[in-house]
Order: sequence, then C-alpha cells, then structure tokens
Amino acid sequence: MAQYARGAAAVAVIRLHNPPVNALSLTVLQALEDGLKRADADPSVKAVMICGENGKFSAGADIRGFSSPKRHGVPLGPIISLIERSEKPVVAAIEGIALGGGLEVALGCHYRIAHVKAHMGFPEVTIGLLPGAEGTQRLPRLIGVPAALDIITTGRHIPATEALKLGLVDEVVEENTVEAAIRFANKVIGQPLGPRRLSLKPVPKLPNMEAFLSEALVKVKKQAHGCLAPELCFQAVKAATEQPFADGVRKERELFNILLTSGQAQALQYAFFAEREVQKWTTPNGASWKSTSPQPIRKAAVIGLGTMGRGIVTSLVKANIPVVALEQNVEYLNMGRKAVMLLLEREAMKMEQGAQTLDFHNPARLQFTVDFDVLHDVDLVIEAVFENMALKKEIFHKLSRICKPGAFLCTNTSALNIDEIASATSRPHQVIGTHFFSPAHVMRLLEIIYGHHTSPTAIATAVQLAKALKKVGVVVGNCFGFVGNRMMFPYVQQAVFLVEEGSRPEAVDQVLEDFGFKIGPFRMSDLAGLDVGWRSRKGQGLTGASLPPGTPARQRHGHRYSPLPDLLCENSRFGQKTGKGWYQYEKAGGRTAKPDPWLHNFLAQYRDTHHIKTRFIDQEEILERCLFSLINEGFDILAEGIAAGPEHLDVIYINGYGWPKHRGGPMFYASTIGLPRILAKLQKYSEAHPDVPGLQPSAFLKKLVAMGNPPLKEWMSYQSRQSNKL
Ligand SMILES: C/C=C(\C)C(=O)SCCNC(=O)CCNC(=O)[C@H](O)C(C)(C)COP(=O)(O)OP(=O)(O)OC[C@H]1O[C@@H](n2cnc3c(N)ncnc32)[C@H](O)[C@@H]1OP(=O)(O)O
Repeated sequence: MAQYARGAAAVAVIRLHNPPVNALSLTVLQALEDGLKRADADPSVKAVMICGENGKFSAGADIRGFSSPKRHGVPLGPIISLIERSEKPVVAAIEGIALGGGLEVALGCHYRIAHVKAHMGFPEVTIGLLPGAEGTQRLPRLIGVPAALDIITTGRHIPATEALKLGLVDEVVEENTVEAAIRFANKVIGQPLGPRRLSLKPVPKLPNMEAFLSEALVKVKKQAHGCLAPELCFQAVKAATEQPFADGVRKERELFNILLTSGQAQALQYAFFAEREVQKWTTPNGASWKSTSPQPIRKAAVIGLGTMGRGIVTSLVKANIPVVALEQNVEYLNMGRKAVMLLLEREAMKMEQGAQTLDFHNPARLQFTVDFDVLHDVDLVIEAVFENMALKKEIFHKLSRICKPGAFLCTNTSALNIDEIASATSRPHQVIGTHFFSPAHVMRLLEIIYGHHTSPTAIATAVQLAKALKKVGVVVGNCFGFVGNRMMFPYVQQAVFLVEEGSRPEAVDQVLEDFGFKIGPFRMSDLAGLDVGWRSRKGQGLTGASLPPGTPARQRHGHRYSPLPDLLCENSRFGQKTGKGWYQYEKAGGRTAKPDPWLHNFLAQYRDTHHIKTRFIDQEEILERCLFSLINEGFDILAEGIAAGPEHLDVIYINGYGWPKHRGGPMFYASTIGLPRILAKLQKYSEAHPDVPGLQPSAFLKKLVAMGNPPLKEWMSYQSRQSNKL
C-alpha cells in the first residue's frame, strides 16, 4: 500500500509501502492514486512528496504480476500522468533504489531529490521487457537520447552522483532525504510547473541523430545475442525522437505487448527468481539456509597463483577481504604476484571511474608468501592448484595441521571427489568444494560442493563468501564433474561425434551460437585448452600409456569413444594457446578462430581410416543431439538429488556456461519444448546410436512424461526420496 500523511507545513507525504522492496503491486498503485487525489482535493496541501518505506523508493512493478494470467497491461502509466498533471508540485525523495516503474514514478514527479547512496535504473530489459509506463518517452526528454538509450538498453544501475551529472535528479543529499525533499517542496510551491512536466518537453536534438541511431542499433544488436528486449527498447526510444509524446507512448505500449508475450520475458523472469531461489539452499539430509549461520571471513588464503588462483585473489581483494597468496616457490610466487598486481591495477582503474578505491598495496590486505605457516590465522583457505588428486591431498593434509581449528578448507576443483580430498585432513566437516569459473574475478558463478562430511556451517559460509564476492553461489552434491561439467560432458561428446560423422567444428559452433550460446563447444574447447581434457582422460585411463593394448580406437568400456580430441593433442594442437586446435589462429595466443583446411583433411583421413561414411547432418540434429543429451544428464542429476531443483541447473548454466539467459537455462528450455518431445527425440537418437549412454533417456525424464509432463515447479515432487549417492 501507500501511506498518506501530512508532512511539515503544507506538504502531503505519500510513502510507498510494500516490503521488502516496495514493488508497485496493484494495491500500492491504488493507494498511490488515492493519495494523489486526496492531496489534490485538500486546499491546505500546497505540495506533495513521494518516498518509499525502509529507505527504498521502489524496485518497480511486481515482476510476478507479469506472468499472472489476469494482468497484461501496465496500469502505472495513467497514474504517472496523474502525478505529472498535478497543479501542486510533486517531489520524489529517492533513497536506496528507484528502479523500473519506481523510476518512472519519479520521472512523473516535477522534482527528484536523491540520497548520495541511492541507485536508479531501468532494469526491465534484463527481464525481457521495456520501461512500459512511459519511461522510454520521458527519460530521453530529460537527459537526452545517448544517455537514455544507454540506461534503457543495458539496464545498468546508475549511482546518484552520476544521475546528478546526467540531470536525472535535481539534488543529491547526504542527510535525511525525506526531510530534504520536504524542505525542497516548500521552496518550490508556487513556481510554474509547465517546464517541469517532461511529457511537454521536446527530446533534445543531436546534430547527427540519424547516424547516431543507426550506429547505436548495430551496437545494441551485437550485444543482444538473440535477446529481443534490447532492440525493442531501442525502437521505443527512437519513437521518442520521431513522434509526439502521445504517439510515442502508443508505440511503447505496442512494443511492450510484443515483449510480454514473446516467451523470452517469461524465461528471463524465471531466471531472475531462480537466482534468488537457489540462495535458499537445502541438502538432502535436511540442512538448510534457514537453520544455519555462516562464520565471518576476516582473512583468507589462496594456494596456487595460476590462472584460477590469480582471479580468486583479485576477487577477494575486490571484496575487501584480506588475503594471503601462497605459491610453492619464489619463482612462481613472483610470476603470480606480477599477474595479480596487473589484474588489480586494471580493476582499480575501473572502480575509480565509479568513485570507489581498491587497497592492494598494503601488505595487511594482500600478502605474498611461500611459507605455509603464514596461514595459521586465516579463517578460510581456497586451494587452487591444478587438478591432481595426489597434490591436492598433500596440500590438505598440510593445511589441516597448520590452520587454526575453525578454518574452512576449500578446494577449487572442477570435477575431483571432495570426500577423497577431505579424507586427507583431520577435519572433513570443514572441507568444501568451491568451483570458480575462469576468469574467476569476472565470472559470476561459484559452484559450491558439499561432501559427505561437510558441515552446514561450511556450506553457509561458502554461500556467504559467494555473496561477498558478488557471485551467485549454487550448492550442489558431490559427483564427478558436479553439475556444470557433468552436464557438459555429453554435450561436448555429441559435438565431437557429430564431427566424426560428417559435420565440421564451425558448423556445430554456428548452430549453438545461433541458439544464443556466446561461444560454441569447439571454440570453447580451444579457449580452455584441449590439453586440460587430455590430462583428465589420461588420468581416467581413457587414453595414453595406461590404455590396455588392443583397446579398440573408438570404444571404451563397451561404449562409443572418439579419440579425435586426443589425436589433436598428440599433434600439439592445444587450442588458442598453441595457435591451432579445432580451428587455426593468427598466432599462438591469438583469438580469431578460422576454419582450418588441415583439420578438414585430417577429418577426411580419419573417417577413411575408421570406415565412417560421411553424411550431411542438418542443424536440427546438431542442436537436438547436443542440447538434449545435456538436458538428459540434468534429469539424472535431479533424480540422484545432486541438485535440489531444476532452477539450480539453470542458474549454473546461465552464469557459468554462457547459456542464453533469454532461454531460461536448459531445464526451463526443456519445459518449454515439452518433455514428451525431448523424450521422443532422445529415443530416436539412442536407437540410432545404441552405444552412446548419454542419449539413452533418463528414467526420471520418462517418469515425468508418464506423469503427464507436469510444470517445472512440480518436477521435484515426483523425485523418489533418494538422497545423493554419498
Ligand atoms: C513495465 C515494467 C515495469 C514498470 C517494471 O517496473 S518491471 C520491474 C523492474 N524492476 C526490476 O527489475 C528490479 C528487480 N529487483 C532487483 O534488481 C533487486 O531485487 C533489487 C536491486 C531491487 C534488490 O536486490 P537485493 O537487495 O539483492 O535483494 P533481492 O534481489 O534478493 O530481492 C529481495 C526480494 O524482493 C523480491 N523482488 C525484488 N524486486 C522485485 C520486483 N520488482 N517484483 C517482485 N519481487 C521483487 C526478490 O524476489 C526477493 O524476494 P525473494 O525471492 O527472496 O522472496
């Protein structure tokens, strides 16, 4: 609701009230409208001030309302017009946040006063919509087209200081914003309101508007990766430059309705709530976020300053957590220190532009050492050495001797068994997996893996750490590859099989990039380094010296196997770092992938050698075999209780694996395709390839189809009460 009260002297106060973020539900809007009418009708009221309860102006429309079958339009626009038409000055007092419809309310007001710590923005684009309560028409009139386009098409939040520079707010205050706004309202009583009504203002002209808009459109499309909302946001702002306000509003409404019914909005809104849902972690044995408090992390350590360790140190420093960075010898330490300092300098430059500072020259905040004993007083250690079980166990054994009793011991691994690592310590309950994604100071995902003995406190602390690092932490169970990589294995395997059968890396990548992945599986393998998987396969005895003599080239343990990635490595083609992999690059370390005739010849010879009849493979088969095998693995993961729900898999894929967010994650995508169709296609492909287990439909998928294809929210109620395999 919105509370109406009389402020000092002649100012009426309307306070938006809908915890926790004062979302503009229908009740709030009704109360806002009633408050405005009451103030208008009361001759003793000379000005109105609108603010929000609990130090937050408003996070905008109630997002859940967009998927409600009853709601299709936005009733907010007419209320904003009502505010703007008021004959009494209306002042917005912006504290905390004014987002989406919240900012649109503020734009309807004649004046805006913001607290210095407040943030504003139009994040609608991130949930597949556009500012549909006349925001696309008012903002360019207030701050000009370039700034408005940037804010509306990116959805970024801007701090109050930037808002002041742009002219979005009239004043920024450090004191009590509500009191400042009431004082301000008293001062402007009686001043003409015409110039303050944004709908009456012309959009500021640019000398080269047409050229500016064409360039801006190219940029917007390039960054959209198939997402519709940024381009429609652009179209709405463009309409403001071409049409009078009322026609622009009509265009905005038309574009808004296209987005609302596009399916992408639903997917993005699902992703918004899924990200919040996974914070409320639970484990199959009943531990949960509700009953567990995290321990404070006042000091942390990182072991290993390779690519991952460097990014993790940078993340911790950015989060203001004092860090000890440890390497095995002085030579590696110096290399690592240089690389970390470079990363931090770059980050500091970015942060200074946003008026924040980064303190990393102070040894009390960042210390480099080769001495394990220095770790005696840290609260948490993140081991980030390369994937070698023996080495990790040796390190954990040492840590369990040196670290203080309460310290948590985290391992940054992408696949190794957390329990085996924990078994090397005397405190397995404090051991937990923290799988960072590269580059670790950029990527948002942190996969948090609990082992058999991991305590709920260790989980809660790792989740809290993720939050402090501004990452999204997803808690999952322990199995080979955990959730993300386990689902990735069949996907990459299918991509390689498709190339064996007649496709080309560039054709497979193109299909998946057209689907919306930032990067296809072959480009991704080249980027990550083909030697990483090669080392892992050698460790598993799938290739290399430990392979028993006489093992068929294309079979392992009775299942189909492709030696193609191993053969590339044997030819020293490790991907970007060597300038050759599935593609060729301009030089070692180059980034521009070009199809490689050498590889095409090599594939032709390979197929001849193994008597594989080359066939044409269409886009549908490429897409379905890659995606449906990944989704199929997801159903097994859910059935085993490795993840608490499909949202977890989706959040992992969106934030760690470049899955297009506007498709809502693999499991949401499966729900939109329909499980019966996925099952039928998997059945078809597994009949054609009976030696590929990844194509054999998961029992849980079959069960859900048999239960009538229930909505995603209900899937887990059909999972038998089976805890994960540990
Ligand atoms: C046309 C379209 C119009 C007019 C619109 O206004 S569309 C909505 C535009 N606004 C947004 O997209 C804002 C979305 N919210 C956020 O970005 C963040 O929640 C926040 C910056 C406002 C606060 O972040 P934080 O402090 O980290 O808290 P949470 O994100 O965890 O949120 C707290 C709970 O509030 C729920 N929430 C937040 N915003 C909305 C909203 N607009 N509608 C409905 N519910 C909202 C959020 O889900 C959290 O609740 P739980 O999930 O924990 O139950």
